[in-house]
Amino acid sequence: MWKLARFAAASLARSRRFSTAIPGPCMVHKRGADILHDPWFNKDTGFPLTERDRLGLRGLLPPRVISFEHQYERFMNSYRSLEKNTRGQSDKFVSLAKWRILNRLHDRNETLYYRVLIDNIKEFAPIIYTPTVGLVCQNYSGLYRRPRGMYFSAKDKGEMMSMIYNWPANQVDMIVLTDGSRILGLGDLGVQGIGIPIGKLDMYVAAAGMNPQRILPVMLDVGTNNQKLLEDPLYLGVRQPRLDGEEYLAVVDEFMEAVHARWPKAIVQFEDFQMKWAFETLDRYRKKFCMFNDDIQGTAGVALAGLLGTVRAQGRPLSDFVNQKIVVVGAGSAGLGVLKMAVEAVSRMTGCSETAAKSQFYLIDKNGLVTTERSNLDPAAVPFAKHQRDLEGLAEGASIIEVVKKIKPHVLVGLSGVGGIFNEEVLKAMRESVSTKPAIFAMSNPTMNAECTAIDAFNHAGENIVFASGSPFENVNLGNEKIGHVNQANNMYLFPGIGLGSLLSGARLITDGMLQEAAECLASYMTEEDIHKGILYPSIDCIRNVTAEVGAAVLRAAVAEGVAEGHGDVGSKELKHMSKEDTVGYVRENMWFPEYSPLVHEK
Ligand SMILES: NC(=O)C1=CN([C@@H]2O[C@H](COP(=O)(O)OP(=O)(O)OC[C@H]3O[C@@H](n4cnc5c(N)ncnc54)[C@H](O)[C@@H]3O)[C@@H](O)[C@H]2O)C=CC1
Ligand SMILES: CC(=O)C(=O)O
Ligand SMILES: [Mg+2]
Repeated sequence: MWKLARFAAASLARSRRFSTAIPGPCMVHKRGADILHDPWFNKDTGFPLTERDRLGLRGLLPPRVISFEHQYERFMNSYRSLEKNTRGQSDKFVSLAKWRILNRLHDRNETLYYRVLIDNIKEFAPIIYTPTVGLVCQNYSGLYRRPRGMYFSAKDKGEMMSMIYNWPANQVDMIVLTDGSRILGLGDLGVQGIGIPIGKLDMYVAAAGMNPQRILPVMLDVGTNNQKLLEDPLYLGVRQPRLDGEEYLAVVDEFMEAVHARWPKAIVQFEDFQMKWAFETLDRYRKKFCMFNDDIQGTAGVALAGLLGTVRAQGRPLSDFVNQKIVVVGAGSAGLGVLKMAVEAVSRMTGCSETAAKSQFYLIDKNGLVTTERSNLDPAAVPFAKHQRDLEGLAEGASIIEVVKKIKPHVLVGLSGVGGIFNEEVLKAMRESVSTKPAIFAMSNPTMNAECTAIDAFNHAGENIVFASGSPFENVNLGNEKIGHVNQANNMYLFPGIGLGSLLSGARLITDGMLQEAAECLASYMTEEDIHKGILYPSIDCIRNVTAEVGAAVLRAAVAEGVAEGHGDVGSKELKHMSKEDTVGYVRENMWFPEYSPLVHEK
């Protein structure tokens, strides 16, 4: 039975940076040097002498025992020295050097790695996640030293059911899966895309307290259409063009069946699949497995929370969302996911049909404004194509600048993957917006693919805008002690809570209702005071709190929708009887926190 008192005590201990409470023991099936080479159990010089005796480590380490606090300090000192020593070098060089030092710690001592990550999440997220993770993926074959996660390739057809048992952990809760076909805005990076599931799962541990022993990054290597990679002698993936059609689906089907056979309750997050497979696989598996597509569904929730925030920032009631004119640039998995969720929200608010709710939205892709005149339109974009009668004089294929000048939108959202397309002319045109506080969301990643920079947005579109980007930018100094706030509109605010809430509810499936509750929870997180300053999302420093709230909202929605089957000792009936506060407490209590546990050897 879940106990509030236990949670309160645990959270109090955690609020102190280094708790004195002794964590429960951890069973280990290894001895001696094998433990030192296993980053999960390794404590480096931190093994107490009694443990060194018990585990056959005596003599394998320098004699002095160093405390966790000192190990932590030592790492941070090395990190600060690296910062000092690389001053003046190119951004790329510095970012990769920082990633390397963190990655080496990750490979050596996971407890210390996750502790420094959690404590310094604002500083380290841009290294283990966007933007540096993009650079890492681009250079992955050269950077590769040790394997992490699992690789299933086109050549493993028929073998996956047995391969899945090669993974050493008995239990897996969370899998992030990619086929490397659309890595951030960087295109097809083949097997090198594995950096994304690794980075996303690091965020799961840091933000959601997922147990790192129970996570699994997976690469489905079905080939690549990136000619440069195919010709690169260092390239580590299968050197063949991507599988397509039924052949492709057969590989994904086999993988999903294998996962389900070994870990029936594992949640699978699909990440950075090219659009056609993103939609197809979501449709194919969402009624059968506990899975979601982060780029379609996670992004949509974060964007919707931001869009609702911009209504509040204008000093208008939320119900005014139904009158906001919104232009979305990018008709891919992310842009269409955002439109779908936003249209559903308008339809819910007004009680009108989704067809009527679409009138305020405009969709632009690489061929310009998307209208019903377009031939060969992707089926997923068809519902958002503008009818002739609603075009207000705009033509099929109208450019971004033509649309912005004509529509004068409240919000301009970029999910195109094209750096700089919100150019000076487009940003200046946003000054004519019908909104008192126009919003510009340059959501594409990594930084060089953002539709505009924060500085350009404030310089050209005016100081009263609300600005958000997918990768972090510094706040902008507007002079006269005024600050242009930069928000990070990134699905990292939701996917950890979606995963954790689904896990702790024991959800069979991830429903639209669960995703909607996640978005609404994030939308209501900010105070009016912050929102009026243009701050739409919480600081990443409090990401664990955000995730606890979002996770609880997802859990409660899973219960309400009848898909919660319970988790561990907590059955669905107990979940049902938890109050809102109890649910948040239950979620918090189940967040893993890195500290050294006494190791007990078991044969
Ligand atoms: N901030 C966040 O949380 C997230 C950001 N993204 C970013 O969104 C971007 C797009 O992702 P997906 O939709 O999955 O990609 P996608 O490849 O499925 O779609 C890209 C879309 O942009 C359009 N496009 C390309 N060039 C254009 C141009 N010059 N003008 C207008 N439209 C153009 C394409 O026609 C296509 O519709 C990526 O950079 C990705 O990193 C994706 C998910 C989450
Ligand atoms: C953030 C993310 O999921 C993307 O850029 O694809
Ligand atoms: Mg993604």
